Amino acid sequence: MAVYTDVSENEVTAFLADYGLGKLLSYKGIAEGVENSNFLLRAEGGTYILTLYEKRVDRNDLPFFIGLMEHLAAEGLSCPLPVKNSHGLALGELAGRPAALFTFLEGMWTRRPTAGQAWQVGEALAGMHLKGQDFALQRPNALSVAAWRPLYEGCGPRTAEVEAGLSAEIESELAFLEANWPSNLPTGVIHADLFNDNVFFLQGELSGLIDFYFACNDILVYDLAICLGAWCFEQDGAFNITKGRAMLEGYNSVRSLSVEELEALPILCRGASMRFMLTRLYDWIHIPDTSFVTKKDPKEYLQKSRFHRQVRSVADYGFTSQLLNQ
Ligand SMILES: Nc1ncnc2c1ncn2[C@@H]1O[C@H](COP(=O)(O)OP(=O)(O)O)[C@@H](O)[C@H]1O
Ligand SMILES: N[C@@H](CCOP(=O)(O)O)C(=O)O
Repeated sequence: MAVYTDVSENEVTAFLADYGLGKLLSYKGIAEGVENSNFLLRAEGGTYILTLYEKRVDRNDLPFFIGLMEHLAAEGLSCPLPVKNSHGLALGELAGRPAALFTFLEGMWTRRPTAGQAWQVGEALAGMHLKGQDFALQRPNALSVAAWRPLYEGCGPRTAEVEAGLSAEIESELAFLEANWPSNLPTGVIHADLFNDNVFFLQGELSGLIDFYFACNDILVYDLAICLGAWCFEQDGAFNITKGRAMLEGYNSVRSLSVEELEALPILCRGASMRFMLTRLYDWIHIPDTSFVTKKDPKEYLQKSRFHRQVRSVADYGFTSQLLNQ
């Protein structure tokens, strides 16, 4: 669950007084999410999400995240809009934490997406990339290739507890990724964590994107690689080529993929697998079992990494050459 900080009714009432949204009617902790404390807040003026930023989010990054959501919403992307208080500020303080109020997004996330939903995710991701083009602030990706080795070293000898031989496998893959990571592909603002729990659907139609707290500037198709990993594998670990094709087509329908971007997809997918395997491995080792945070399985991304390592071309992701002629 993700309510790390308890807040009292008095504290929330005092915070809300600055917003001109009338009286507080109710507030309730939201169990989902892992990074921050989130509350569903009802006031006379409407229903909102109250977020308290916890220690894993760097305060210096908050203007980027909040500014990005304001920018994307103004460009027409369906995402939470930060609400400004009577001083014109979206960021305040509550219970000693930076805190902000966001518009409530209708919809639900799906555990078992269809190919049609994978298409919509590709389409929405490309839309976000185009809408992010004019965003003025910059935030380098703190979890890109240069960060992986230190993260791995921080896991230490307990890595072997996850699987025998895992350290050698990671070291060999890291060496490959560090030596071959592309440096000439188009960059821009990426979401960097567009997993199933961060995309809402209403009656099968994508209704919005949430959780921009890993957003940063990086290779645009790296974001697509993250989504192929998060959306196109089945529960048994098999890659679903129909969903892969749908996602690539959905993306390409909004932002045309170049030959260079398509050719780079296999290594970008390997990199995305390494990134999520390592952050999960780090948490697996460092977060105590007694903690109420649900730890995610690093092995899921080890299996995905192994799949991507035997991919020979983008055809294995469902790519067809017609994509280039659209
Ligand atoms: N604007 C929003 N509208 C509706 N629900 C939201 C909104 N923002 C967050 N939530 C709910 O809160 C949960 C956790 O939010 P998320 O941003 O993913 O947290 P974290 O950053 O801690 O992972 C989401 O799964 C969703 O249920
Ligand atoms: N998507 C990451 C973990 C981050 O979780 P979120 O709740 O902030 O989306 C993973 O699956 O490892």
